[in-house]
Amino acid sequence: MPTPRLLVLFGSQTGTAQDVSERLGREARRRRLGCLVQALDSYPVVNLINEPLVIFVCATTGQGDPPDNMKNFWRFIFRKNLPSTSLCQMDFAVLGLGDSSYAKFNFVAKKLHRRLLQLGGSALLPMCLGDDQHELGPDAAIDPWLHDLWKKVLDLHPVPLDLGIIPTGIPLPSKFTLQFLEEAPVTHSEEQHVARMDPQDPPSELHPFLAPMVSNQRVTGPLHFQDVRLIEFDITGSGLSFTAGDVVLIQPKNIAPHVQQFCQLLGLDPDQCFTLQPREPAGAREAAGVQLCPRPGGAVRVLQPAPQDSPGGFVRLPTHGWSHPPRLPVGPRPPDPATGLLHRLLPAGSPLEAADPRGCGAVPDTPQGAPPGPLLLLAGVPGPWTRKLLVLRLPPAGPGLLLGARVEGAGEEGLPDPGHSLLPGAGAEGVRAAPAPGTRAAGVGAAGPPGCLLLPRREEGGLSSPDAAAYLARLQRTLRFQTETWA
Ligand SMILES: Cc1cc2nc3c(=O)[nH]c(=O)nc-3n(C[C@H](O)[C@H](O)[C@H](O)COP(=O)(O)O)c2cc1C
Repeated sequence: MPTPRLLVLFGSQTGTAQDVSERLGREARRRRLGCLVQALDSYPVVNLINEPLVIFVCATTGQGDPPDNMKNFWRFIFRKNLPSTSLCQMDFAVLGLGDSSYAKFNFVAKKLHRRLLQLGGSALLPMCLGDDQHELGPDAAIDPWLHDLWKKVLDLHPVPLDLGIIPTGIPLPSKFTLQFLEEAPVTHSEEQHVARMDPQDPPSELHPFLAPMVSNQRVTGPLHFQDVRLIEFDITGSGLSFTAGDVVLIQPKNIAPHVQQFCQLLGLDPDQCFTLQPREPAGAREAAGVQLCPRPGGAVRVLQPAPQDSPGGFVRLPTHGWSHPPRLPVGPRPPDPATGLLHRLLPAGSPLEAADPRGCGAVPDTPQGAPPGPLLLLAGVPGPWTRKLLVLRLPPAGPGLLLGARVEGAGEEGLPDPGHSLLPGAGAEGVRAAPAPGTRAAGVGAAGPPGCLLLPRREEGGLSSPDAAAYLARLQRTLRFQTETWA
């Protein structure tokens, strides 16, 4: 067993930090270092005090927020009562992933680096700040940093001379052991398995609900390059319920012709059973659910809709079509009928999405947690749903402000006026509505990532830059400014 153990802990919202961490794991194995790669919240944080060598790979999400899979760790590590010597045995390095067009560039990595130093950890090298904005992407910073990192690590923990580094091009030892079984183990078919379920049990990963597909419809225009689909499943009798913002986990399965082709290519017998065991505990997640043979039937396995998005596996529920509760619609927001394009800035399930006039027609009172009152809307491409929200949500005389990257024509279709102002973001030529007199407009920023979308500007609000930044921070603190965006 190689020594010492290098621990790579990641916080990742959309998978990039996880990919980088897995790359670190592979590179460590080439250097004969034992390595464990884990999400920060899956690691028992109290054990950190015994770790000699830890690389933290952390993305920043939201407006300078930690990704969901490191939120518990984040709360723990910033506890005030942690002694300043807690991590004095630890050598560490922090690799951040971020985007310099956001106001809080790589905020999580920077804050974590400072905190680890406060707790007595020794930094092996300055932190790495990966930047999406670099023309070569985050790798421009990561590649040279990794080069320095391995040098430092190997100076501290040299590879035994007789072993040497495994050169690139030579495959690494497999992470799994594969064993063919003489006889097929006794298992229940999927249908029998589901039939044995207590009908009171909510669907789960072990007891999924088999939902027949009732429609599969292309929602992008016929000439559009993306084939985006709205798929409906019949969930009658499942006991499932869902609401705006929920996501659903669907277990897809291989289709028979693909399985046959795969078996032919690899010379496998599709009826032969085998076990696949991870060699190291970290591989356990990847081993789960390996299954070669297709199963009969046209149903998908639908699990309980989950309240949180998580990398991989989950699909957001669109909000349109909710007038038919036993049907579970899975897909994107409806595309703009004129262009066939999907609106990308605001995700399905956002409060604005619920305002889709073709949907159930109900509009949430306010964005999540916000007190009632004036509302500021940001929309990359305002569409009918945004307009509907404006019409239904805004008080007749209250100030409201819609900012968008492209808002030409957004003043049409009966927006309540006066008192509701439409202001352009960058690229919004030809905007028709001007701010109504007396509207307290925060100002307009450049269109782009949400952080820079709404930095109140001197030109619009008469504020100095620090005052404008403080104004925005105050809006966020009091939940008066919330964003839900897709990159
Ligand atoms: C919704 C959203 C919010 C983001 N917020 C920030 C931010 O505040 N600061 C920053 O430096 N990068 C921000 N980013 C950029 C991400 O940190 C960057 O794309 C990173 O590579 C994502 O890593 P992940 O896939 O592991 O989550 C944001 C990205 C998205 C999609």
